[in-house]
Amino acid sequence: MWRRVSSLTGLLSHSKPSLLNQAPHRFNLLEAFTAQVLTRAKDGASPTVRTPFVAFVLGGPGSGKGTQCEKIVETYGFTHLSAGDLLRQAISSNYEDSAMIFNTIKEGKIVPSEVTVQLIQRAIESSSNYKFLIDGFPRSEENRVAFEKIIGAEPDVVLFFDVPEEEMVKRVLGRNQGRIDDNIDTVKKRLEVFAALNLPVIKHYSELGKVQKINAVGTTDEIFDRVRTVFAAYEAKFDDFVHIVVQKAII
Ligand SMILES: Nc1ncnc2c1ncn2[C@@H]1O[C@H](COP(=O)(O)OP(=O)(O)O)[C@@H](O)[C@H]1O
Ligand SMILES: O=c1ccn([C@@H]2O[C@H](COP(=O)(O)OP(=O)(O)O)[C@@H](O)[C@H]2O)c(=O)[nH]1
Ligand SMILES: [Mg+2]
Repeated sequence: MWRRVSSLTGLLSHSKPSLLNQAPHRFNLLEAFTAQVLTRAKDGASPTVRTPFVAFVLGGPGSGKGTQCEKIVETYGFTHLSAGDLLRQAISSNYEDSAMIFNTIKEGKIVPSEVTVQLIQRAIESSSNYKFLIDGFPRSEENRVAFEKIIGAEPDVVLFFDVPEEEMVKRVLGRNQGRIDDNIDTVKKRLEVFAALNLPVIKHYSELGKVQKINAVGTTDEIFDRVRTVFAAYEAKFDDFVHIVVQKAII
């Protein structure tokens, strides 16, 4: 569960006014969510708030993250936020850091956290959904810490698509989407970066019991069947509500 939900509960019940003094971006996100998801039952019962559900989707380049995310969206109604897609859109929309992002992707390196987290944050804030797949992020411990600090949330689950390197290389070189990083030299660098910087993130969340490792070799449908099996244990949480206690002011 997102920490910011419990923060939100505190905020609405006026029990933790100091929250207002915390990171302004976190408060902005709370405010955005409150406006969108706070509902009052018709019978006058206490208001409820949707509990946001976040899945990080990790795996090496070409492990099938994007492919499986499309299927998860169709079946479970998640909003898919691919960090790589957000960065590529930023390049093509002449975002202020376009050149830096372009060169970093071309080199197979990782874009500074503040840039990527800001793009993810904006995408979350502009969505009316409360179920998010964050694909290809966090790619490093620095990314992870920045996300948790700025967004004020941890993921509910981390899907890790596990594929041998040779298979990942084959898939990336066959992807044919005209990407600047889908060539053998950059793929080798991306695999090194994945092992050095992304695996520690997976290790961190494994220690918290949040990682679901999925054998991602096989047909797309076979792999999606494995995803379904994993999601069966989480489905009840996808549409969680939290009841908010709003205290009456004492005059
Ligand atoms: N299970 C699979 N078997 C073979 N090829 C796959 C499989 N899943 C995806 N692909 C293909 O491999 C390439 C990389 O998949 P993609 O979903 O873009 O991976 P990622 O987002 O992890 O880089 C794409 O061309 C995709 O069509
Ligand atoms: O959080 C992220 C996600 C992606 N990238 C960059 O974008 C590239 C492509 O990422 P994407 O997730 O699209 O690649 P995939 O793993 O899906 O092939 C990566 O190699 C990185 O250079 C990044 O810097 N930070
Ligand atoms: Mg992808």
